[in-house]
Amino acid sequence: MSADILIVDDESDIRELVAGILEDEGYETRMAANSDQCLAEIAHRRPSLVILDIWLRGSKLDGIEILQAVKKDHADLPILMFSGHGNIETAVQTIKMGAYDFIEKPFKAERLIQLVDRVLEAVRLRREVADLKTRGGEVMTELICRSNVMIQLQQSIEKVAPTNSRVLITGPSGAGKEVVARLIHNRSHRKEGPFIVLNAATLAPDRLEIQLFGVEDGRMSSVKGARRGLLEQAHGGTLFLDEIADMPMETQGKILRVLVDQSFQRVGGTEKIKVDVRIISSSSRDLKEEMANGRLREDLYHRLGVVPVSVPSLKERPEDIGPLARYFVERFSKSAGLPMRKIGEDAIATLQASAWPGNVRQLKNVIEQIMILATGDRTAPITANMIPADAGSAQSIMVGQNDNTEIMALPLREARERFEKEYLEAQINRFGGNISRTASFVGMERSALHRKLKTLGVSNGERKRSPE
Ligand SMILES: Nc1ncnc2c1ncn2[C@@H]1O[C@H](COP(=O)(O)OP(=O)(O)OP(=O)(O)O)[C@@H](O)[C@H]1O
Repeated sequence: MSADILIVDDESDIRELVAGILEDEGYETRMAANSDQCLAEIAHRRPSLVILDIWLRGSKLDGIEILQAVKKDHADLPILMFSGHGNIETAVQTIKMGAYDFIEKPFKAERLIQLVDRVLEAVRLRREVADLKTRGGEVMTELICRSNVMIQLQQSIEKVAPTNSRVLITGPSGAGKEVVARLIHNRSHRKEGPFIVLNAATLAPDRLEIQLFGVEDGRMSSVKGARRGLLEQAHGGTLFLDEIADMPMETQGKILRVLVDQSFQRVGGTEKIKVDVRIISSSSRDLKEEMANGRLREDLYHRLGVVPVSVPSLKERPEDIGPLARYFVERFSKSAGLPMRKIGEDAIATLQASAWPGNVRQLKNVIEQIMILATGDRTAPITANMIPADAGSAQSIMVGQNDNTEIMALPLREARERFEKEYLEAQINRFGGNISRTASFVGMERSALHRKLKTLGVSNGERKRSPE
């Protein structure tokens, strides 16, 4: 998907000329002759870049005022200013006000192209850095794996990535569904565009719709100004809908409408906004069961799951534990500035003997703990005796053993909830009520663990708390 550039100039010749040059370079363009048209175009759909003339005859706002207005709502939207001979100083001022750069009229086509390429490259790099920061410096270019099932999955990713088809990824929590979604995006034609994640399980229904569709100015007392939703932010890229079965039915219906005609309305809005977004979704639930119980719309399931992909639990692919453990040791050493160390075969055999209910995420956390807690020679290989006896085990399975028959009598959803409750209570007790340490061990974000405990009805009062 090519970048979408909004050209704002009162002279139609200039608008046409700039659009022609940029379209020849493969960019998409839109045009506006004055401030009203410019702001309406941006509100309709945020462009990748705005090229804005300083002087605009017959316009309510001039270029500088438009720059100020746009920067208020879209601080990171790149803007290139056009300036005439007489107003270079003003153009320089606009950079201080947030414009990326300016180009003087008359301009050469090469200079325009060079500048536009440079701005868009800078935006892409900025996005990559932000992405890296949120992902702790991790860039996935391929799946770390050795098992046949994952090698086949990797091959499916290669095939499906360039097709633009929707993909529905299922598999247990922590198995790598988001990693698969990112890989599909990174190997698609949209890789220069954004990869945006929405986790339905973590948001209240009303927040979810505002997050997804955005909100019109003044329509919600708690939200000031119009806000772009994630669908708009993902324009030209991929939107990853995590835990789709956890979305309210009403939101599911709205998403279905977006899938049918790729357009939607902001919360409180009437205008139809069109976007070009690839949707990849995921769930760790049994979706057939969710549909049977009326918690997932069947029509949505079929629309989202054009290509179904399943990521198996780590227990089903113990061959991957070795390469994954080596990868995490290496990555942790690098990010912590520690000397590179190896992990012995005996240690890997020990790790392979565990059940890993938290899957790859849990393995990653255990490796980090081993690396942090390791004493003695920090360059020596990690050996089996350095691995905590309960690493990767399903503690709660033991805790719940006495109730096994009772659990077996429950439907899957309740059994899972019961299991999760006992598992988390046991882990919290084990870490003396320390939520941060529990979260780190079980492989969840601290805030997500809090929410989970609330959902499961494990109140703060029930837990013995210790300072975190
Ligand atoms: N094949 C892999 N190679 C390297 N890292 C992996 C792999 N699979 C998973 N991970 C790592 O494990 C962690 C969990 O993966 P991810 O978030 O993709 O799981 P998930 O299935 O989406 O989990 P959830 O359902 O809880 O959201 C991440 O830190 C991810 O980077």
